[in-house]
Amino acid sequence: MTISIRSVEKKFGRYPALNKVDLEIADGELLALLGPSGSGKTTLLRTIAGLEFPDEGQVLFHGEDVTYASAAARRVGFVFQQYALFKHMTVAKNIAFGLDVRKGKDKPSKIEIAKRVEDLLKLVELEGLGQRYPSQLSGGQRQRVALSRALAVQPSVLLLDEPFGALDATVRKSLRRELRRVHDATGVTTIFVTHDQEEALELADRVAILNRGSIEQIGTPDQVHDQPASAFVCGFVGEANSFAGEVSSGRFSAGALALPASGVPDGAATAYVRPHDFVLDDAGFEVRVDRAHIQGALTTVNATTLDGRRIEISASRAEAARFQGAVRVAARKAHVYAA
Ligand SMILES: Nc1ncnc2c1ncn2[C@@H]1O[C@H](COP(=O)(O)OP(=O)(O)OP(=O)(O)O)[C@@H](O)[C@H]1O
Repeated sequence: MTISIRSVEKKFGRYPALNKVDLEIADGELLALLGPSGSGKTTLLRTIAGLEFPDEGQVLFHGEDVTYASAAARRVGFVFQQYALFKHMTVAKNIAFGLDVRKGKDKPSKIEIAKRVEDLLKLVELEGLGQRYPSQLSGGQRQRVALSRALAVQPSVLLLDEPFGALDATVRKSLRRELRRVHDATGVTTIFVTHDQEEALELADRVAILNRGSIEQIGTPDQVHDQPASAFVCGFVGEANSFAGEVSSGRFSAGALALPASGVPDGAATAYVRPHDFVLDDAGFEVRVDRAHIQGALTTVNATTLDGRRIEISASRAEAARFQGAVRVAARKAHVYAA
């Protein structure tokens, strides 16, 4: 199912929650809507679902205008952060719910429903747990049931709103991979909301970054991380050291830090340097190493420039051993934006 969002605007009172949003989602794509709290992610997801209707603009499913169609007519599957399972129903009944409530010839036979439930339990690796009640499951297992229930009706599109938000970090990670696997197995167009950049970058084919009701950039995880389209995206996606300084004739400077900044107009500007883009370089500027600590395979080095700016550098363990006392570093890559 392809989805087109065209110039969608939505206000709550006078507050614009969505500002002329345009978005094309390809059939079978897994798209993340990423942004800070209040940026409009949930409103956009609910507009795609048919749970919210725009003031202006259009929503098309496979070229057909569904802007004012109900959620049921759009056949969307929805998974919320809070497990919205029916407590008094078994896992199997929960999963079967959307099929059980169908009427007449649309309703599959009991045998077909049971088969579908079994297949879905297998898909989310919960085989054998169909007769349990939600209270007898862990949080992660409940979200897998919620995912199966959303998939049971063979939705045209699967929408997830912070589906792993209430879970601890380890369970979140494993469920992320699970969602990717389930997506690849079913091929259903999937859109999920998150404010966790690591989650978006790991899981999605493309990431749309929202800020104050507008999409600042949409691209693959590599694109939004390596070629951020704005200062906001650069600061929001991935770690970055920021330096307030000046651009003059295509050169940025902030204290001892000097960088090429072609195309950036003269005047106040901000430069962003990723921690792994600072490297030891005799031609660079001097910093004093304050502290180094291990983070997995990498070491994070905290250092201070001679004019008192604190910077963070990320290096391999072997490289990090050379960060002792006073060293010279240079930025091998930077992003500079007019302030
Ligand atoms: N029903 C509503 N009535 C009034 N204002 C609303 C309503 N729903 C959302 N808003 C406002 O619209 C803006 C966008 O909200 P939205 O929930 O879409 O953001 P979000 O990016 O999903 O945030 P979060 O990550 O905190 O859930 C916010 O300022 C919010 O307060």
